[in-house]
Amino acid sequence: MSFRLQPAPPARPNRCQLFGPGSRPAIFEKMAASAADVINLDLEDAVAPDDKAAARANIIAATHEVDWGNKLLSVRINGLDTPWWYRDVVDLLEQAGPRLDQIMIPKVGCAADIYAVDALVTAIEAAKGREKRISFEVIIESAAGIVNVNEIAAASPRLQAMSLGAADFAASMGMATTGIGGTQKDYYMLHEGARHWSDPWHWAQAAIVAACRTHGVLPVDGPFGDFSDDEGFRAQARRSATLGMVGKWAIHPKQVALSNEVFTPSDEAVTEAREILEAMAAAKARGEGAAVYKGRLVDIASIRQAEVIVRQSEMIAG
Ligand SMILES: CC(C)(COP(=O)(O)OP(=O)(O)OC[C@H]1O[C@@H](n2cnc3c(N)ncnc32)[C@H](O)[C@@H]1OP(=O)(O)O)[C@@H](O)C(=O)NCCC(=O)NCCSC(=O)C[C@H](O)C(=O)O
Ligand SMILES: [Mg+2]
Repeated sequence: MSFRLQPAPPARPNRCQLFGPGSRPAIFEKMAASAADVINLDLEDAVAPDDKAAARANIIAATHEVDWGNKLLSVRINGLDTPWWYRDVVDLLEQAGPRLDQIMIPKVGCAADIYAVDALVTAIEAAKGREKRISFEVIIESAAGIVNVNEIAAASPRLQAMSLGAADFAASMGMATTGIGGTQKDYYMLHEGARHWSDPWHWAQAAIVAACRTHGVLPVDGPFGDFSDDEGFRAQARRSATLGMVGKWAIHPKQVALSNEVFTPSDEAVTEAREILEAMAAAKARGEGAAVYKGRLVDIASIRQAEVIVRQSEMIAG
């Protein structure tokens, strides 16, 4: 390890973030009753311009009236290039109940975007005597966001999570697709006449994971648009989990169970991780730094890999 230690991310489950428009209060109770770890009430792109004020009022009321249980309650504000974002922050911080946990800032392009929101939130928290410090999550969904992802991940101690927003990211990058996440039919290699599909989201996800892990932030995969395609969702989520992401958004309630399934370590994976830790403890007792487990090498790095899985499963179990 470098002399610069890697900070631990917040120790909370973040397997699924369920989204719902703030302009549709009829679904708030259903969202609260879901199995998602995080609830994202939206003021941004799922809400039409004429409905912004009503959506704000609905969300503020829901922070007082809905029983959100032990879920993390987050509200996505409008982007800093719009006329709505400051009013989102002012009204939420002045009027929302103490149940509000987090603000999601979309389309961040640089650390200064977070600095601006932090300054406003900090002033209102002090003026209003809010006891709970609001945390932030951000969406990387532009060319500037991915170029500046490292400075964004380091921008504020309030920052807890960072998501990839595949739809706006694709638009900002000029990608030739209208698909939101998942396999893109034209992104393939040709070998001896056979097509082998590749993953156009991979490099951006890897950059997000690296920035998040460097600064102790939770990396999260964003939306998968085709909610009729369960296997497509699973495949996307499994790739994200393999890369180090801790969870994924659900843009329809049926995606919650899929996301929880993928981002909860299986019993088999936890058993194997514990067995690796036992094998390494036995190797250490013999004065050795490596061992053979099921015919393959495990060493001191394997302890750290196995601990990731065990820690994740213990945190989810509570
Ligand atoms: C996608 C939806 C518009 C679908 O809604 P609906 O047509 O009502 O779906 P169903 O009829 O299949 O609903 C079945 C039951 O589930 C309830 N329901 C629907 N949606 C939700 C929800 N989000 N949470 C909880 N419950 C929900 C219905 O009321 C039905 O209940 P019942 O009648 O009792 O059986 C809708 O799901 C929706 O609005 N989803 C969220 C959309 C959203 O927030 N989008 C923003 C995030 S994605 C994004 O912004 C892109 C990103 O930024 C990027 O750039 O990549
Ligand atoms: Mg977006």
